[in-house]
Amino acid sequence: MKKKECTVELCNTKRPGGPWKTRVMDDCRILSMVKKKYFTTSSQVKKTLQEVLKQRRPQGFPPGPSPIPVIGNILSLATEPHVFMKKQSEIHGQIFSLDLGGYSTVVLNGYDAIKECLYHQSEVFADRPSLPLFKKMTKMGGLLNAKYGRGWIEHRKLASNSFRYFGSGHKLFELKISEECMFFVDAIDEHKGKPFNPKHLVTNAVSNITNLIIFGERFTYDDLEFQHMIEIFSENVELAASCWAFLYNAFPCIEYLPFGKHQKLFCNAAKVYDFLLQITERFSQGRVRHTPRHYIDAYLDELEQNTGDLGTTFSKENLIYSVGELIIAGTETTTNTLRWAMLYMALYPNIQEKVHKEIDSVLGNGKPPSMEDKQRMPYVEAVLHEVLRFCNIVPLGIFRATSQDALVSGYTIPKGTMVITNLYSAHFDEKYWCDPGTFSPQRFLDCNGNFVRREAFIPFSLGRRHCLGEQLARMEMFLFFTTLMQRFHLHFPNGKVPSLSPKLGMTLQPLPYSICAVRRQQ
Ligand code: HEM
Repeated sequence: MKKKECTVELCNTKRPGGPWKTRVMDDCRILSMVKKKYFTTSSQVKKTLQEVLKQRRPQGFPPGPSPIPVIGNILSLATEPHVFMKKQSEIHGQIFSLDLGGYSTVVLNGYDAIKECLYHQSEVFADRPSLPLFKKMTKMGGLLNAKYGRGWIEHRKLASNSFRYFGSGHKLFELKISEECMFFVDAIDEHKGKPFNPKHLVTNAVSNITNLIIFGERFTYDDLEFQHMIEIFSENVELAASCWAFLYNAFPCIEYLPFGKHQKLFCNAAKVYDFLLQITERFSQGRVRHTPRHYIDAYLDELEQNTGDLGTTFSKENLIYSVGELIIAGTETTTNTLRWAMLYMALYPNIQEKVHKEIDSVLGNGKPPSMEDKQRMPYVEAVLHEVLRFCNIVPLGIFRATSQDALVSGYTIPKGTMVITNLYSAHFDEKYWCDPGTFSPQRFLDCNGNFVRREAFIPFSLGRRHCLGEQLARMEMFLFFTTLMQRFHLHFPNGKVPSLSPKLGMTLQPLPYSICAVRRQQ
């Protein structure tokens, strides 16, 4: 008998006075249907039933689009998953679910739903999912991927203290960023107004700020080894959101397939790990106990102080994982924001002109910008905020999980469920933004030109696991962008506008583009 594909009938029925709920046919009916129609042997039936049952939504779970047997909704995420999810929320509601190859996943859409979960039930939504990919990459240790518990608390506290102590908590650190800004604009000047792709320069300059905190030193722009590490690490940020990554999570046995993008991901990760191990050892040389020079020293102090404590999560391995996470989280995001900002300045010369006017009026005779000037530059602030809103650097945040059973808007979400926060949907939420599809810095200004905060602006996410580097990122973006715009006029070569479509991954970055940076007369 010829086998046919087996499909599960999932019906959405509207409950009186309540939200959409999913009714799943009971197991016996599925069993007899599968048996009668498709299969002859009982082992085949059992296997299929297991797969079918794996795709069942738990009782009281939010509804969502029907999954394909076995792979669920994975294929729907192949192109612009954040846009797909926003569209699905218009059908199934702000809180809906997807089946990612057997992982029942809840997707939060719109500012209200995200705030309800991440802010009002901060602790409940503070975990990370135990996905095979994360387990393989960092064994759920480090900081960014750490499970919610002692490991996360210890690493987050140490990183926050180090950021304050070696970074944004110091006036001296601001001077170091300004110094890097000068290296950056001087390197741009070398192109003498001719077209160039700013990606590598921006990446090097931005990563150097995190490097100062982690290693106490910057790397020169011609350090090819460091550049290569960042390049393959950044490639992994892209690959981690590919269908291959989702397939690996659903079927970890594909690890043994000799092809597939997940192989590239593993290979890159191994190279990055080796490199970080090597430089971490190099930068820990000459360490004096209790006199930390940077994050690595501070970590090693903690590690030593906790020897003997069997429950401690400080370890040499977690040091490498956390160093890698801080480098990539700090580099990929701020770099992409600045690359989008440059692109939009060249795209909208009228906005660029206003930026130039404000910078000139506040900084007068070419004085380098400082954080004190920020308050007097509402237009620059509005532009950077609009870039973050419109370009959605981390469109789906970093996947969360429930740390305990949750009850939200009448739905029951069991402990350990993967949760995706569609930050893009909050930034394009019509309830909070007028004409969200238009790039308009004006929306962050009142009628007197003063900067106004917008509640639904959440590029750094919300709650307990919100971005650790927000303050540092804001400082970097302001100083790099203002220094750059103070010195240059940006335009596209021959006025040819590049594609505005993003390159997809965990972060959204512009496709490679060329730009001319012409020195301004001041
Ligand atoms: C424009 C720049 C940035 C954006 C848009 C951004 C955005 C985000 C987002 C959306 C998250 C996920 C939070 C969640 O789980 O809901 C996150 C987490 C994180 N970010 Fe950032 N980020 C930026 C810059 C930085 C910088 C400069 C650093 C540090 C050098 C950093 C370090 C981290 C870390 C360590 C986490 C994980 C926090 C945790 O799990 O407790 N980020 N960021």
